Amino acid sequence: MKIVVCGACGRMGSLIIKNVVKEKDMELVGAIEAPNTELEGKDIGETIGIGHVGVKIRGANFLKEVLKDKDPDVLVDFTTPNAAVENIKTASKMGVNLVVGTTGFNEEQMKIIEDCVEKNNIKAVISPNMAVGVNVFFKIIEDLASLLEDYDVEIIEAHHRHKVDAPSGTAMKALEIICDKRGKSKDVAVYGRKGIVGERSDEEIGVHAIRGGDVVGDHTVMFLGNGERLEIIHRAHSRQAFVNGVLRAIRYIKHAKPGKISDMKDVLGLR
Ligand SMILES: NC(=O)C1=CN([C@@H]2O[C@H](COP(=O)(O)OP(=O)(O)OC[C@H]3O[C@@H](n4cnc5c(N)ncnc54)[C@H](O)[C@@H]3O)[C@@H](O)[C@H]2O)C=CC1
Ligand SMILES: O=C(O)C1=N[C@H](C(=O)O)C[C@H](O)C1
Repeated sequence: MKIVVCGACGRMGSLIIKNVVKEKDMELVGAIEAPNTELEGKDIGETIGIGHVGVKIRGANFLKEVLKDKDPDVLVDFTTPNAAVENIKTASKMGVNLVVGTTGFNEEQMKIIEDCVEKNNIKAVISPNMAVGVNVFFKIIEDLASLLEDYDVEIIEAHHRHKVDAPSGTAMKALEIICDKRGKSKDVAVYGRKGIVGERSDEEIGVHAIRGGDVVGDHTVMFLGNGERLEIIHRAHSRQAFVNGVLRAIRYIKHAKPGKISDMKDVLGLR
């Protein structure tokens, strides 16, 4: 499978590339960075410390040319919401399938992405967290949301000091899963608390973001009742947990339904 990686020099993109070049059934054919990058034309392998791989870094301003020239099977995007939307528009128009892990999309951006996938009838796996454990965690909290239906829910996430979006895409997905299961709108979320906020309502779900150091990614969902609480915690020790999921998503793409966004539940057979 021929793969183009967007966000090639980032924390995730560079680790994905280090893995892809070792996989026998995968070939790295493109390494895309920010438009007009100073790294234009440099070998991606030399830049990320794995030696020459024969693929030049290109700015996203050349994405169309790279896709035309290399005709990849999948474009993998781990960038920023604005960058990802532009990369997705370009790739989908050219019929290139997608694996997207970028987080922080607003509703309008998600709608644009859904339209791109549908109108161009491409295959896409999009998930805020590719780790297998997190996707099992999603299944468990969905069950607990109804098993402990009258328990208060609070969501806490912790990430490294460089993360730019908050709360994490995973925390927002956890909120969505619990609200859907309980038949509530996501507007019940309370993002942090400060001042005389009054007693907690039954409805609200607190969502809290911690940032610091090199935390790879921790997520906790608490179900709090009278006299007890149940906490479900996932801790990523290494970004390799996410990359293992990315490799599975790339291999799943040929089985994905065209014109519709698939997620890691589909990839992992958790539906
Ligand atoms: N779904 C998942 O499992 C995971 C998702 N993420 C998400 O992935 C995204 C990236 O995270 P990191 O790698 O930590 O960030 P990062 O900041 O280390 O990497 C992003 C890279 O994208 C590049 N970039 C910017 N504009 C671009 C463009 N138009 N085209 C191509 N490249 C461009 C930047 O120069 C940078 O190298 C974030 O949204 C993060 O939340 C992170 C880890 C796991
Ligand atoms: O930015 C990160 O690092 C991560 N982002 C994802 C998110 O926002 O949920 C997934 C993971 O927790 C790491």
